[in-house]
Amino acid sequence: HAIQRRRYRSLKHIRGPSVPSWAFGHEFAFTRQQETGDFDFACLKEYGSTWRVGGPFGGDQIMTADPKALQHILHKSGYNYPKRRDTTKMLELFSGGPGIVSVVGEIHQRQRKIMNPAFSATQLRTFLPMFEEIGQKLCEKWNKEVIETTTKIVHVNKWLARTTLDIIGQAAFDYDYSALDETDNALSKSYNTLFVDSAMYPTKPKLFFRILWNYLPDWVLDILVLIPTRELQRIRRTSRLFKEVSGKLLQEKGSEVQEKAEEGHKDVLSILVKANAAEEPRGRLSDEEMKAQMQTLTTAGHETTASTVSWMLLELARHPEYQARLRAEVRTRREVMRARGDIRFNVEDLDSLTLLNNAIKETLRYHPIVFFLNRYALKDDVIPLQEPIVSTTGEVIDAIPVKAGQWIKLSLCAYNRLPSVWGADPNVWNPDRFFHIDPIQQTKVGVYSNLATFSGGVRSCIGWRFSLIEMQALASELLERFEFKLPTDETHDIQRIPAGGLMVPMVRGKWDLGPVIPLSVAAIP
Ligand code: HEM
Repeated sequence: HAIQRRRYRSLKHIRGPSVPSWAFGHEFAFTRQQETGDFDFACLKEYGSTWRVGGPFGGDQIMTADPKALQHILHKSGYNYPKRRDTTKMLELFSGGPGIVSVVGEIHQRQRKIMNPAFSATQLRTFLPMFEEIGQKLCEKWNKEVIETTTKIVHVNKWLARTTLDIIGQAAFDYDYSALDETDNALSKSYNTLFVDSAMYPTKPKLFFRILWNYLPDWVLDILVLIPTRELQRIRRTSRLFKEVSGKLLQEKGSEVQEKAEEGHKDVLSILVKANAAEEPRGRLSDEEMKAQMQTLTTAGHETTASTVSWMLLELARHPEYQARLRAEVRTRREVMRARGDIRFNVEDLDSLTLLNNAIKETLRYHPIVFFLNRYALKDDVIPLQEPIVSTTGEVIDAIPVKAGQWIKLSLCAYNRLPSVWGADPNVWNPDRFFHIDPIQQTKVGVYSNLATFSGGVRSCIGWRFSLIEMQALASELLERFEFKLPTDETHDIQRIPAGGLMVPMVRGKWDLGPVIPLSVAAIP
């Protein structure tokens, strides 16, 4: 490796698509993908699982989907491959302050340590009855308000986002956002179009403004983000709305939460409030940090899950035979549960639903909501490759030396389509593949079923287990009570639109509808 490091000062020997612009490199082209992953999948096919793309101002970036490279960057290197500066700043704006998703290094380590207990398997178990209850409420709403009165076409993602907003409110703060009860819920509506309004297909000047953030000192950046561009104002509006709601919440819950915190409750709000009052600096959260965590969890923790369940319902509408098998599986288990004398599924019941869990895994694999991550190397390093690539001069490369500051794009969506990991048909949605895959045999990349979807390592999704139980509870409930079909008109054609780092569903040619997945929904008698 030492020899290679000396030999390869630049990355020019790594193959990749020709660079369209000196100023932008591939940054602009990347945001312009018709569908998320188009860019990545084409490169994967052409160059193998690691390739070179252009960075701003004539720089080079590495883009990789290689299992060993991802493992090295996400797991083995700790904090040595941080998020890019424009990413952390943007995340800070979305969190309304220094929340866990945006802070770096030791501050992150402290915040994560404080919040971890709220996401333990034991703690999450206690939420299941509430997940099921809110899921049932959604079913009642569909039965009454949608199915009986209007057309049978339901924008499932919007309903699910209101459901998951109520769930995160209850689970994290014991608070009712009332999103399911109010069709017009302001917070839910604001979140629904937030990413599209602020990040979808940016113009060149807007993207340039964002890229500049990486090169400016902190104090300049802090002033720059006060410029009232339409995007930044849009983000601030949601932030303000959230602060109104959370202010009300803290006021209403005040003394009750203090008591629960002192009694050692492990729900998120008790944990946050307790840390806020802590004497010891290593276990303390400032007021600003505490509020930012509330907004972070609400932002990171509802639309992601709602979207994933919606994509799954879409795939099940595309695959009616699988939907029928899955429904039968849930019903059989329901009988076992009733025979036991229970009225609700427990965590073991949900884990035993193999077809359902395979469908969830396959949807996470095929439609990762966070489809890539922008990182950079903090130090000189050598990134190992599991799948060697061939250089421009025909040499086989199995490690890439990088210098401090090197930009790297981690293609989560391309990793999720590697034939070497997922089998010969990675571009097909086929949950049955999980009958043949053994994650134990693979290079460890992701926290769940070795998928890259929740990322991995110190910055992996803190809410993955929460999300999984929530998806299991909601999907089992919905599939037992409703049948999902594709709409017969053109609204069945869903485009996977990139909006910043997130994938958003839109009907092709009907973007005015906003982010939607319309499905024909029929109640099963
Ligand atoms: C299907 C649903 C979800 C997906 C696909 C998802 C995906 C991700 C990914 C890829 C990251 C890493 C982001 C980065 O490196 O910039 C992340 C981080 C995070 N997620 Fe999730 N997430 C989901 C659900 C949730 C839920 C339900 C919660 C909360 C209850 C949550 C809370 C967080 C937080 C707080 C972080 C930041 C963690 C840290 O930096 O330490 N997520 N998520």
